[in-house]
Amino acid sequence: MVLNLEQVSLKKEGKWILNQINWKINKGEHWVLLGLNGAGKTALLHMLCAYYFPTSGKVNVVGKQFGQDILGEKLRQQIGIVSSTIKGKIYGTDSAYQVVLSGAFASIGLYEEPTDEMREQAQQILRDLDCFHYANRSFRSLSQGEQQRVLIGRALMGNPPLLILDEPTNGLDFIAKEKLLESIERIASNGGPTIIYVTHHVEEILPVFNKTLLLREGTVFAKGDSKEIITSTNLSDFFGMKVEVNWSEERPSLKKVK
Ligand SMILES: Nc1ncnc2c1ncn2[C@@H]1O[C@H](COP(=O)(O)OP(=O)(O)OP(=O)(O)O)[C@@H](O)[C@H]1O
Repeated sequence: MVLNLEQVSLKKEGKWILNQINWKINKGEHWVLLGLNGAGKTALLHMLCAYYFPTSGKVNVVGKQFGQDILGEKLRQQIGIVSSTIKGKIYGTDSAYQVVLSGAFASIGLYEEPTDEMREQAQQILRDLDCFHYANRSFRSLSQGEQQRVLIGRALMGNPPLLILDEPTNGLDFIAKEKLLESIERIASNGGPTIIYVTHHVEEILPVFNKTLLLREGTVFAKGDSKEIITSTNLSDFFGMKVEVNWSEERPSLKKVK
């Protein structure tokens, strides 16, 4: 099991942000975590990375039970994460190659001498993600789409069993977005890590994301097979607005109806 949350609740400043969350992720599954602004997605991710501890309930991530096994740094080395918070911390003067390499230490910047093996892996990842031709350019000189690829590369160093992509297509134009989604699909279908893909865009649910969890106001509204969850009836209830879902070529699209 990659993840197991049992009756997990989280209270912050007197307010329940997450409520009685049950969520199991098995190896080989790829999940979309879908929720509107303020649903609790970020809080949930913070918890998976052991930045937050549950007020009640049990959290087990990549075989580590919170409160029992070693936590924090050690756990985070086993989770690849791409988020705007991490992006904001990267040193803009570091090259794409250095940023990817730093993932081996789960650090921002390189403070330790990478092994030859790490260097080889970083180069291979850069090739796989079509980033090799800008490997020596500074991170800050890259386009948004290129930066996201480099961050995914960084997250893949060390072969983590779990990869969390938190709204990775933010700020990307249509083409850059679709190309990034193609790469993500490749990572997911080539026996890569289990992926949790966080978004508020239904259109980004790729065929490889066979499972979806709908999070609303800190609670699980629905979860299960994406095809069964992403329906007009379910999403109309979920959004509190009448919408129509159309599945075409294994991908859903959404529109508001009267
Ligand atoms: N440390 C905190 N203290 C108090 N309230 C918090 C804290 N962190 C989050 N919240 C509140 O919990 C709710 C969920 O926030 P969260 O950032 O997890 O939502 P989200 O689903 O990630 O939203 P978005 O899509 O806008 O990023 C919000 O109402 C937020 O204001």
